[in-house]
Amino acid sequence: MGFGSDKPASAMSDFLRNNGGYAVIDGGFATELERHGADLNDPLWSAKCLIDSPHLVRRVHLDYLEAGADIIITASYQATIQGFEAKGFSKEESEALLQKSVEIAREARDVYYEDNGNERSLRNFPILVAASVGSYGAYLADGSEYSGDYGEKITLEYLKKFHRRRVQVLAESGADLIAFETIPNKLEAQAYAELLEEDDIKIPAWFSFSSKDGVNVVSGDSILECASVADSCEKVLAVGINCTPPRFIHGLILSIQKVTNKPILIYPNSGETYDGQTKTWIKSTGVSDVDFISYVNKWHEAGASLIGGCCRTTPNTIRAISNNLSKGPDALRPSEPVTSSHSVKYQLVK
Ligand SMILES: C[S+](C)CC[C@H](N)C(=O)O
Ligand SMILES: N[C@@H](CCS)C(=O)O
Ligand SMILES: [Zn+2]
Repeated sequence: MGFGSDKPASAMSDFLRNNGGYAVIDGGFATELERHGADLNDPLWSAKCLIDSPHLVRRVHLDYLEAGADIIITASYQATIQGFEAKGFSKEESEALLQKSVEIAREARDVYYEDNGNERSLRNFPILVAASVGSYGAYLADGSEYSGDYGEKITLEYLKKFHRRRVQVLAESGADLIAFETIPNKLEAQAYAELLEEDDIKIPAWFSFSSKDGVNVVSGDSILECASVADSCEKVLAVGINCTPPRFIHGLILSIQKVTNKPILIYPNSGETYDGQTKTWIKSTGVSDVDFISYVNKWHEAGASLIGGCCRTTPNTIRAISNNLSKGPDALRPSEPVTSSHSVKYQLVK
């Protein structure tokens, strides 16, 4: 039985309870592909690797699993049927590429399970594969997901039509949930919520917004209103923030808690700034892994139960998050991330 198929509404809370009260999300995926040498200067950004370097996609998933991730996010952030068609692929080929993003993540999970004696798959806390859906702004490939300014022509219906088939294909691809990521405005959150309900999408979802001031989402829409959209949608099992500088996260967790009891997820970026024109990162404002990790237990104490990293974080960041959380007050988890060379010792860390 798949994740959420038994008791959909409480699936994430149950998963977290079985998991020691928290789960580790993976880190920056596209930027990790870049560290391995991928050239992402392309309208498809990381989705380009689904076409020309699937082995690298699999490698990065495995690196994050070995670092301690409980949830891995597919390489479909900027994979859209419209984007693939613009490259000359047919509709069928484009849909197959979306499915491939999930297949590669599932394969990496299988390899990881095998290498680790199937400990995880036999327990109540399997690793989850989250199918990424980036925003319409991501498809525009100019960094628009950091402004959320789509102009007046882009209506609710336009956004629903834009995302519909992609969401349907990903929902039928064997993923455990859909990760709507880096959502820049309320309109797009409403479009996702209506799509999930109207199309009776069979797997659950999370909604994750981005912010550049710690008060509103990047478009200027209120985080309270955006999180309320997520709260009202039964298919949404967790809500939170990603690709946002670490210094803003604590206040955003407190805001989101005012409007929802759903589990809160956070996976901040390194704090560096993205230049959408040159597709490069401006380094100076980044925080070190040490700084990032010093916040992790505070975020957990403030109420975030799903914690990972976004752009420019690495497997080292995720390993440190996993180690820090496993030392928390009530965590029934391995004190070191599982690797093929370690036997797993579950212990209550007090
Ligand atoms: C989250 S941003 C760094 C993703 C890349 C952007 N959509 C672009 O194509 O430039
Ligand atoms: N899951 C995506 C998010 C980009 S903001 C990635 O890590 O590439
Ligand atoms: Zn990001």
